[in-house]
Amino acid sequence: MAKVLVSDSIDPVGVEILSQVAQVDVKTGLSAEEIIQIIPEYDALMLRSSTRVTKEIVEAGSKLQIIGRAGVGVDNIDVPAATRQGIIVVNSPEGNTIAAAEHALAMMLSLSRHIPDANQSVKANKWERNRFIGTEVYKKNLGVVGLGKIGSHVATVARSLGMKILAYDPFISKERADQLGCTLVDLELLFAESDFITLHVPKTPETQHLIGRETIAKMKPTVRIINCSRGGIIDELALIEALESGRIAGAALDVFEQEPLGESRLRELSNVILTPHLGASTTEAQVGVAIDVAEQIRDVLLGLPARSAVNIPGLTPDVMEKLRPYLQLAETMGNLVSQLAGGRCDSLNVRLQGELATKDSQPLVVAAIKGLLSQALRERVNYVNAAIEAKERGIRVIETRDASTRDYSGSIHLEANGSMGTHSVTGALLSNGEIRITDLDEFPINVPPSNHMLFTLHQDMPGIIGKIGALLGSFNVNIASMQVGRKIIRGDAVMALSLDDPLPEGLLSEITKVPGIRDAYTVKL
Ligand SMILES: NC(=O)C1=CN([C@@H]2O[C@H](COP(=O)(O)OP(=O)(O)OC[C@H]3O[C@@H](n4cnc5c(N)ncnc54)[C@H](O)[C@@H]3O)[C@@H](O)[C@H]2O)C=CC1
Ligand SMILES: O=C(O)C(=O)COP(=O)(O)O
Repeated sequence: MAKVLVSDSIDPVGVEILSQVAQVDVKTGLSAEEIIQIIPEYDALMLRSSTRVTKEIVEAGSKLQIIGRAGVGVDNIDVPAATRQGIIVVNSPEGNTIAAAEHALAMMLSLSRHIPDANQSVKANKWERNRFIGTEVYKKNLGVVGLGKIGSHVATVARSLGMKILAYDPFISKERADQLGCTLVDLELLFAESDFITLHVPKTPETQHLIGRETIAKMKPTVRIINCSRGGIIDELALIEALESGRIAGAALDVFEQEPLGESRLRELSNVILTPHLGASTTEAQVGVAIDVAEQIRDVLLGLPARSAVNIPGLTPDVMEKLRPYLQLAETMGNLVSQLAGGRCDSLNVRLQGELATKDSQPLVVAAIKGLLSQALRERVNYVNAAIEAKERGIRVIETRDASTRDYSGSIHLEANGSMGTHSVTGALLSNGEIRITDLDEFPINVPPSNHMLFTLHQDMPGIIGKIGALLGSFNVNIASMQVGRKIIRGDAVMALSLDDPLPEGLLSEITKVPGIRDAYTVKL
């Protein structure tokens, strides 16, 4: 039975789902060293933001198939390391959107009305009505940095509070912003005009210290900044200085450069509200993300695709349904052409034809690469790491798409260049889903791939097929099917044989000695 390690606290419904297919161990609060010690026995790892999945953990996870992040941000996971290891990383892109957006809005209103301090004051038996004069948000400018899922919901609710929304997101269209009732602006304007600024971007090299000394200098002195996205997007030291000097009016932070927050002057500031990374901490969100991610882990352990993988292309179920039979075809052909070309290839041309000539069919290219590398890497290559492995091995992959068709509604053409020259194959599916190789080195054939195959390039002349048949027979090799393809009578021809048995040692060189045989190749699929 598969084993899943759950290293952060998740809703029990997640454990229930995982238990359908695996032994589930919930062990929270482990150190990196402790995880490295136990991870080799696990097939899957499920976590939230407290566990840091380092390169060392990924590399120690020799059995890991999938890492599931019960939330949005995967910045605590070394995704490139996981990709290289062929480990799928999944998250729950929408499970906690509302929770995080509502937390940001709660922070904004708490800041503007001093709710936390006022609450403490009353609990301390005081009645300080003059100390807590607030500001209204009505008719104020809210700068939303990152108009994705959370930023959009914040903007929508804030508009209903009567706020004007200035949004900055270089990847969002004006139409989308208009739809949300937001004005798309550049960062300069957002900083200069906003009364409140709320951050909803992922942590990337571009967003690191997006708010720092220089940018704070451009803001109004009355501005209040809310960060419920990621620590590090604000330069904490610069923020502390601005708050201490009164350069800005206030800040509300849910996320920090170091979590848990250690020694920090932030704790001493009266114009700051701090929460311990609570954005996703609602009952609803925790049930949502636990179900979303546990189901994906369960599916992957059952050999099914994941719906929200961050390191392999996401496919809608109907596209997947259409591509599924072709994935096997592309992979088999990649394996075949790599053996014909001599294993070590330096380029692979993939031409997707007919109904496959769409951008949705990108996974077929990955499948062809996977097949191409399978001789060298065996089970170490998969859909996650195939493209990266090819790049690292210096294999140039060229994709083309050609919507025209001849005999089949969709077909795949691969051409590989390796130590044995350039070879090509074309393949298609019959209406019953069976795979056919329809073309070899531009010679028309029609053979189903089989475990053991023999291909020859020979002169089209009487008797040659009989000689090969007799030779195979004398070595007790049974022929399952045989096809000859030629372009002109008595010119060059190819022979493709599916064999029931592997070719015994020495037989290939005997075959190449038959008069008229120019070349012969064996292939094991
Ligand atoms: N505090 C908490 O507990 C939670 C925090 N989060 C964090 O909130 C953030 C936003 O999450 P979602 O809205 O779900 O993500 P999303 O992917 O839907 O939205 C992010 C938006 O940021 C934009 N963006 C990317 N780079 C940018 C840049 N350099 N400048 C401006 N915009 C940029 C993208 O175009 C996208 O529209 C993430 O960092 C996530 O990790 C999410 C859930 C809970
Ligand atoms: O989903 C996210 O990105 C979050 O930051 C939520 O973090 P958490 O799962 O509450 O540790």
